[in-house]
Amino acid sequence: MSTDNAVSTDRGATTRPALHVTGLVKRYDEHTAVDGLDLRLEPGSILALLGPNGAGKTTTVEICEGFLTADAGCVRVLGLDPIADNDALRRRIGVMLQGGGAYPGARAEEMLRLCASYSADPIDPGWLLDVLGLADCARTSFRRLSGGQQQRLSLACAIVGRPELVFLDEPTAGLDAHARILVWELIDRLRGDGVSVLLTTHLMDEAEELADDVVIIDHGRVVAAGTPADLTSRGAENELRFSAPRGLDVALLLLALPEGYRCTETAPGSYLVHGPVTPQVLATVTAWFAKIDVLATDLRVETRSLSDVFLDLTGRALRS
Ligand SMILES: Nc1ncnc2c1ncn2[C@@H]1O[C@H](COP(=O)(O)OP(=O)(O)OP(=O)(O)O)[C@@H](O)[C@H]1O
Repeated sequence: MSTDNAVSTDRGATTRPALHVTGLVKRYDEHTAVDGLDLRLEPGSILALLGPNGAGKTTTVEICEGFLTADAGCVRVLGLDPIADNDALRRRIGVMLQGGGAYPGARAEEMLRLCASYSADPIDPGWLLDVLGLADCARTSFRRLSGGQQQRLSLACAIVGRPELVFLDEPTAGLDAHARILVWELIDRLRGDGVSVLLTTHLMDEAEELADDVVIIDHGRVVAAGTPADLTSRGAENELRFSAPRGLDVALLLLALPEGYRCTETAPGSYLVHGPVTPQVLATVTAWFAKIDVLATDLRVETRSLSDVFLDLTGRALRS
C-alpha cells in the first residue's frame, strides 16, 4: 500500500517493544481485575488479547491508553508512561472511542476530517471512508449511523492520524461478515505499513486470521501466550482421518507406527488414527497405503482451533 494514502509511519528501525507491560495490577475495591499481567507487543505486529467476559481485557487496554491508573506494575507505550507522558503519546497512538467521542451530532466525514486535522500527516479521510465502505454515509451524523457504521467510523478516526500504535478493543463487534472483512483488511494493511496493533477480541477466527501473537487471559492473569500456531499445536493430540475400503487390517498399520498409537474404523470405510501426527507418522501411513495398494481418500489432519485451546484453559467458551 505504498500510495499517498499509505498508513506508513517514519520512525526507523527499533527493537524496543511498541508496548511493554510488566506485573500490571488493577483493583476495584476488593476485586482484582488485573493480577500481575505481562504483555509485550513487538513493533509492526498484531497482538491479540483474548479472554472471557470480565477477564480484564478492557481494563488493561484502558490503562495502556492512559485512561485508567494502575495499582502496581509498569506500562511503557512506545517507551513512554501512558499517564505522565500522555500529551506526547496522544499524537502517536490511535484509540477507538465508542459513542463518537464528544461529537455525536457531527457528520461522519466532518468528524473524520476533524480527527485528521490534529495530525501533521494524516491519511486522506475520503480514501479511508471509501476503504471502510462509509462513502455513502459521509454526510450522515454520527448518531444516525448504524452501529456497524459507527464502529467503522471510530476505527477510521483512530487511524487517520497515522498512529504508530493502535488500540482496538473489539473492533469488529457487531459488524456483519462483509464489514468485518473490510476491517480485517485494513488492520492487515496497518501492520504491513509498520503500525503496531493491540487487539482485544472474542472472535477466535479474528485472532487466528490477524494476530502474530496471542495472549489468553483469565481472571486478570495470563494463562497462555504464543503464536496462534504455537497455541493450537501445544500438547495437541491431533488426529489423522482417512477414508478407504472397509475392513482394512489396521493392526498391520499399527505395527509400522510408534508404540501407543491406535487406529479405529469409526464407520464403515472411515478411519481415525489417534496420537501425535508428525510428518514421519504421516509418511508412515501413506507408505502403508502404497504397500497394501490402497488409494485412501479424504486424508486429513485435524488440528485444534484456538477455541479448543481457550476452552481447555479457561473452562469457558468465548462469546462469538
Ligand atoms: N469501574 C469498575 N468498577 C468495578 N469493577 C469493574 C469496573 N470495571 C471493570 N470492573 C470489573 O473488573 C473485571 C474486569 O473487567 P473488564 O471490563 O476489564 O473485562 P473484559 O475482559 O474487558 O470483559 P468483557 O469482555 O466483558 O468486556 C470484571 O470483573 C469487571 O466487572
